Amino acid sequence: MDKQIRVAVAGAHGRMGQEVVRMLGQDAELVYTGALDTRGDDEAVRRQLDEMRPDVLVDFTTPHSVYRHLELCLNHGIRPVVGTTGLTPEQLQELTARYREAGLGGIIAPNFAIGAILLMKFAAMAAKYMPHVEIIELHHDRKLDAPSGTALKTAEMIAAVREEIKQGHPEEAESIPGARGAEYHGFRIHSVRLPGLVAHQEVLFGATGQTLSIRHDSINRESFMPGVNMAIKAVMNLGELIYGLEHLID
Ligand SMILES: NC(=O)C1=CN([C@@H]2O[C@H](COP(=O)(O)OP(=O)(O)OC[C@H]3O[C@@H](n4cnc5c(N)ncnc54)[C@H](OP(=O)(O)O)[C@@H]3O)[C@@H](O)[C@H]2O)C=CC1
Ligand SMILES: O=C(O)C1=N[C@H](C(=O)O)C[C@H](O)C1
Repeated sequence: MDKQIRVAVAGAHGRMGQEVVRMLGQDAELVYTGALDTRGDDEAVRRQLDEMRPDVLVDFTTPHSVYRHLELCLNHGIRPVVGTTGLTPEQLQELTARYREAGLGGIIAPNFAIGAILLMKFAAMAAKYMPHVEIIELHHDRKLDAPSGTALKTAEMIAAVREEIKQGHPEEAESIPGARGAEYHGFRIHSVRLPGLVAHQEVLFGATGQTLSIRHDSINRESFMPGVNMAIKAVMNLGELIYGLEHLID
């Protein structure tokens, strides 16, 4: 076997982190070096990294800590595999430039489930022909960010190919603010939060006399693990930071 890949996990005790640690234990090519917690001072963080010497940091934490973790990776030459959502487009752009300059590989993917990647691609295909579209994303009620990272990425991919029109009646009015959801480049994104849900998304298209619905459901968090595993191995051979698992699949 080639050299094993040493992997630290930030957020190792969270819902996703626990699943990642389990997955690492099942792959002989990967070594779990331990949990990284950056809530201490800089010296405590440096000590953890010195002990673990990770090649890769998998991050499933919070929108508040992920930017710092990506800077930490850059400063220590560690390749990030980030699932945490909530980075702004400006942060993504800035980090991408800095990683490119450093020649360091990494991936930020708002969704690691292959079915969700396919949903995004199918939605972008359909939006070219059916520009009237709404996105409904549905998640568990412990989720911090809205809309979901997946919905935002889907919206970006749709907006890149869709004729920019403002949907709905030109005189429509909300009697309760927010009733029509969030507006993104003329179309709407709706976020549902309920206990019992995991991660789900439906993209609805409408045209004269017809509708098209494309839906993906993650019914458990194991659904994300083949994508995380693939990303850990792929970043070892990348020289830049990429945004979206689709770039590894094509
Ligand atoms: N890309 C993808 O495919 C997926 C992405 N996600 C995203 O992943 C993120 C995590 O989701 P989920 O696992 O459900 O969330 P959880 O709240 O279950 O887990 C987050 C974990 O991060 C820990 N944490 C917070 N701050 C730090 C820090 N500075 N250093 C180390 N650990 C920290 C928390 O610790 P404590 O509990 O002690 O506060 C917690 O254990 C979210 O942004 C979510 O949107 C989720 C699923 C799939
Ligand atoms: O918080 C979650 O659970 C999820 N977050 C990601 C997102 O914001 O899109 C991915 C998946 O939907 C689960």
